Amino acid sequence: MIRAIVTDIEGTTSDIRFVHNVLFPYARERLAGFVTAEQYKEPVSTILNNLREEVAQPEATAAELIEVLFAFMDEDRKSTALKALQGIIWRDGYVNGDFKGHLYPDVLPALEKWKAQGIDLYVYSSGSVAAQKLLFGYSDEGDITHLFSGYFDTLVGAKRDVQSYRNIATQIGLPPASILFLSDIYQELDAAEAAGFRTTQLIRGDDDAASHHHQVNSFSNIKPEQIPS
Ligand SMILES: CSCCC(=O)C(=O)COP(=O)(O)O
Ligand SMILES: [Mg+2]
Repeated sequence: MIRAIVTDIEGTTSDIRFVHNVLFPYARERLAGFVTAEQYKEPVSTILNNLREEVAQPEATAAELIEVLFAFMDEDRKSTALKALQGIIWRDGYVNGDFKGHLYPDVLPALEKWKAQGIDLYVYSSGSVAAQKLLFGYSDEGDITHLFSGYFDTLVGAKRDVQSYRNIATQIGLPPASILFLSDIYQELDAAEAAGFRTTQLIRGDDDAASHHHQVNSFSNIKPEQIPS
């Protein structure tokens, strides 16, 4: 029996184009100015020290780190430091009403239904937990954060790493076989499956022929009560 559902965001609950065409450019335009102005203040000072550690450049200046961050953005590197900075910058965009967190229309009804069935809902994204709460707190459908029992980001590990899912199961406190992971990326689903999770792949565009996971094109086609554990 499925007792918890963990969902990815980009390409799963939300359009990849919202992340890549709205969120990422918003942070990119502001990142250099923000880091320069905030480099000696918390939390940016600690984030920059974490980044120095991540790139093994303990003496790197803020200007050098900004170059690193631009390279990371170019390659969509899921760096914890970059994700933390993006999350802080996005707050202004949400609060000022520059954009709302995109949700596919099938997402909220399904989340509400599953919650009413007694299934606990969680989020796992490379975006920081703060960024996840913003997206769901300022979503197209209003603040839906009350539906979620917890959030996971790269602090539990990378999304293609099996150990990340073991960590999530431990933190949720349920056997992996009772947890369903939803994602659009089959490599993430492979890792979750290797940890013992049940998996379903969201196909919001073209089919994914390389995947062996159960595929659906809408949250309305996911029936957790029909998944045997
Ligand atoms: C919290 S929304 C922004 C998501 C993000 O920054 C990102 O890199 C998407 O990563 P995901 O693991 O959700 O594919
Ligand atoms: Mg995704």
